[in-house]
Amino acid sequence: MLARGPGFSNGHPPRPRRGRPRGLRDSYRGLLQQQEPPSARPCTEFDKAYFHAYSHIGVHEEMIKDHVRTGTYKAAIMQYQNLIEGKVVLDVGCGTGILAIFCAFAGARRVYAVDASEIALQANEIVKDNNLSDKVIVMLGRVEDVNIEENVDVIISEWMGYMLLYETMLPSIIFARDKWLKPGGLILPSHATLYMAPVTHTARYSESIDFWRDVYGIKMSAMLPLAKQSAFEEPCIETITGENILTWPLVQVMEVDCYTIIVQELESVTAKYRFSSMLNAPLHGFAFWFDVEFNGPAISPSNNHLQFPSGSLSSDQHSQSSSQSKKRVKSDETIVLSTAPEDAPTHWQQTLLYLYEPIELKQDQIIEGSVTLTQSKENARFLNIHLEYSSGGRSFIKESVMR
Ligand SMILES: C[S@@+](CC[C@H](N)C(=O)[O-])C[C@H]1O[C@@H](n2cnc3c(N)ncnc32)[C@H](O)[C@@H]1O
Repeated sequence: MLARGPGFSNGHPPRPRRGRPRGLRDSYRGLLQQQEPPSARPCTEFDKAYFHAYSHIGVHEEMIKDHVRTGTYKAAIMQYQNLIEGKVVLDVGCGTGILAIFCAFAGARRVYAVDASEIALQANEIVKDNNLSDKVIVMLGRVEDVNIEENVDVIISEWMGYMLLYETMLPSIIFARDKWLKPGGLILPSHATLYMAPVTHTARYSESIDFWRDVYGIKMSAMLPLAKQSAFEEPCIETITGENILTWPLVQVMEVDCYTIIVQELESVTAKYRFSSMLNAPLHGFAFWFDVEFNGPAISPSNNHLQFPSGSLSSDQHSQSSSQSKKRVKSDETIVLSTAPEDAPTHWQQTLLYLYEPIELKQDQIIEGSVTLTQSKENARFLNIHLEYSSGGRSFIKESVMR
């Protein structure tokens, strides 16, 4: 079970459909024309608790020991060594400093390693112990609040939470991009996709629910409502396999282009889905997972010039960049960090939303509905999940909060 730190009720720190709604793009144009500096959300008591959770060793140990995660970042840094060597890098949320140090090893001239958690104190010691103090500058503070004296060529960050958006760290990367990234700069990772699939998982359901039907020969079905609530009210972080998936292809709930995304796009994300079951099997819930890609800034095919990240574009350039990012084709060289059930396991595992009552599906039966993810008003680090699903003429809604 993943524990990225204490301080939250489940013991973990709180870790648009394709294309951008027209209204948002228009309002962003307005922002670009005004050339206003990005504004930061105030630091709340919840944020302080969140940063405090990251001062504990356990969460960093778990992340660093996740070789899929850490090894993929290291490989991506080496792949882009030509864009890092001699350049200035900003590591947003440096933790122990591991990614900042990889960048220094790759030849960065200077790395600003920023973290609002007191883990930055250890990062500073680690930098000294590795004789990198002349290159890596550790800063204790929110990236929204620290003062970096120069613009940067590269932003690197490990910001992904469960279900991609949990923890709400991506707005801090957007802030840093708009404030400090030079035109044509590199963002690692550059793209992310959140996926969704219907799952069948009889063993898991039985373990939590059917157990109560016969306990040492005693009928305890009266416990069932409590058992369902306790087991399935909140999203579960678990590992499933490809065999649990009821249908392929998957639905892409959301695609993120870190070069162009704006904060407003993250406030509420809705995706509609329509699956056809491949099997006769009970539908127990839905699984979510993500992957991130490490792509360089897009090359414009017309003039072979680097395209600028959104924070530094004129409105025309920006719309050109957005449409091209939609046509992005994954090359064989693209490094991908995947948290999919069929890939090597990571500490993110998969996020499962179980239904209180399974639905018996026949092969080819349609399951359709929508999922909406919104930042919680109670605590911006939490994620509200509104799930609608219909099958066989019956419709349901499930509301849950990832705390
Ligand atoms: C998932 S950890 C990654 C740590 C490290 N980069 C690594 O890969 O091992 C995210 C870190 O970002 C920090 N963080 C989150 N939001 C931040 C912000 N706005 N400003 C500074 N640090 C932040 C957290 O305190 C935490 O240490």
